[in-house]
Amino acid sequence: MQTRLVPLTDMAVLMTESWVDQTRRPFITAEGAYVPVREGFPSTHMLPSRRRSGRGYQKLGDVVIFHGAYPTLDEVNDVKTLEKPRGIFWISGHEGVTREPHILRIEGSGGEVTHRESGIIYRLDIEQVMFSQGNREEKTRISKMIHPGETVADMFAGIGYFSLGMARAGARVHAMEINPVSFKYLEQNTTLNGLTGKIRADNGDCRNLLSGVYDRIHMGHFEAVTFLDQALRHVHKETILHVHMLGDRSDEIKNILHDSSLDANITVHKVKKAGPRTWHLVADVVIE
Ligand SMILES: C[S@@+](CC[C@H](N)C(=O)[O-])C[C@H]1O[C@@H](n2cnc3c(N)ncnc32)[C@H](O)[C@@H]1O
Repeated sequence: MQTRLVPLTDMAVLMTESWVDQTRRPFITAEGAYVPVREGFPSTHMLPSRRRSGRGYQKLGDVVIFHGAYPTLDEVNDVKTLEKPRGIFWISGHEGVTREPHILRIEGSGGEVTHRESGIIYRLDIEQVMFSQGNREEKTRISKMIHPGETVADMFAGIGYFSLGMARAGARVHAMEINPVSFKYLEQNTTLNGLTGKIRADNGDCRNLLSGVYDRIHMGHFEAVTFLDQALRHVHKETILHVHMLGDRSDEIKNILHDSSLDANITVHKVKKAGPRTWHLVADVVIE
């Protein structure tokens, strides 16, 4: 992989540069960050591409997490050689309204990690809150849509997965999160990324916290459709809603818009595979 070695302090600014290959992860070391370079742009260092034994895994800070089937001993040893992690875990799924991880420690230690992605710092306790590994491109897509100064409601903010990127892109974000543990990290991450003036964080049920009218409403929850009628009370003409869903529920969205006497233009985008024959999708709903 061709990279450029840059000081860690430059990361936040760099990640929007055209030469950065957003589809690959920077390799962080004490001497700096090896940032992946897109084809056709000059680089300073070549790094060996990660050898994968065919088994994917998630790296959060200095901890490795396996999803799906429990890993074999070879897969654990492979990851130990490659990543030298502080801890190795297995997540078999996420549960309930707050999507808490079903997590098992394979070896080493877990707890709080500091994870860097696209120039944003995320603090979280990997044993208590989720971190969706496949939303990276969707976060970039949404952040690139932001008009500086626009008002955004992030109804299921978590630890700031989308709120931080939207605020860094210039939005004024009202972030709502029901889980007090995720909310603690949402507040911490807002401060860590220097975004306290841009994010207002509220702990509670988003249906009770939505207030006024927003230019954009982000609904990052697989059951977002069931909250849509409440969100539609806080829109104006041209408000954009991003309604996440498992599989295409556009017909339900159209019915709810009709019941709210609203018209909208709907386009559906793929976010990531969420299982065999199941896609995590997002509907961009632009109020007309
Ligand atoms: C699946 S996570 C998604 C987080 C983030 N939007 C993303 O896409 O990565 C959903 C988050 O919504 C929170 N949540 C669930 N119901 C909620 C509600 N009624 N009001 C506010 N937050 C809620 C959960 O605690 C969890 O942190």
